[in-house]
Amino acid sequence: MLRTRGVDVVRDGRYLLRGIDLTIRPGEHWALLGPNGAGKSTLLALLGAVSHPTRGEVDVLGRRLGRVDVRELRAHLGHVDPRHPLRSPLSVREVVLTGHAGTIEPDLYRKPAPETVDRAELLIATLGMTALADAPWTTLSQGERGRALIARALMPSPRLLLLDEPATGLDLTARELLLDSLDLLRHQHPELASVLVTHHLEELPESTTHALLLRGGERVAAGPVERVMTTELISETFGHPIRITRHEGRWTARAAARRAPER
Ligand SMILES: Nc1ncnc2c1ncn2[C@@H]1O[C@H](COP(=O)(O)OP(=O)(O)OP(=O)(O)O)[C@@H](O)[C@H]1O
Repeated sequence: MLRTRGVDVVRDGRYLLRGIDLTIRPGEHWALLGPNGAGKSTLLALLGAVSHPTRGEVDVLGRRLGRVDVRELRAHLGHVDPRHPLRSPLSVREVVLTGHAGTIEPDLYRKPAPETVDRAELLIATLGMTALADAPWTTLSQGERGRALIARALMPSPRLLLLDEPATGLDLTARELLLDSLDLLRHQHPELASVLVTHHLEELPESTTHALLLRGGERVAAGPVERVMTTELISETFGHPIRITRHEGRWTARAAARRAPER
């Protein structure tokens, strides 16, 4: 699905990413973790064919960036950006339908085909949004928008779903609904691969299979969660002693207890 080899991104003489090697296969669900400024969004922009590396190779769905029409490639990717720049008062259904052509605004001159509308309804239901299908976007809560944007990103049946901090700003219930929807989606589409960026381990769905830890633009570790989501590696990534626990498939992170001062 995705392969990067020796990827550097340099802007204004500064390395934002350095020597990144990563391979993502169908059915894998990656967490991209790291502190502020680690390079997570920079890497996600490469994986989503939104920008190019300064050096190294990026293959997205088997196509080498720099040699393909990125607009054509993007049509096969589902990209969920919580800063979706919608300005007009569309309904949830209309927003989800714009995912078919990957535009922000609907095509006023072309009515969507009945099967496209059916698919939108199905995805709206999968994300638990049927009761709000006619609600105007402007009145939705952030959590409802998040779920609608995932439905939108799934319209073109992407093989790869990229999620940039989808749970940021959500209250507890909204976050749990979102994570449940992601678990369900991954269960229903076993070939789908995904990459989810977050700072918070509590925001990782149970179905997460792999993690890439980034610090200062460099890879601290990458691989299956059992090997990578450890107290030691997460502490190294965030530059602070953090204790990781996993309970019923979900993770929590706490600063390691300070030692009582010796008397
Ligand atoms: N176009 C650019 N030119 C120069 N520096 C940039 C550019 N874009 C991002 N940066 C810098 O690159 C670093 C990595 O940014 P990036 O947004 O990828 O980090 P991040 O891990 O997503 O951070 P956050 O968790 O804060 O969202 C930051 O220090 C940022 O200021």
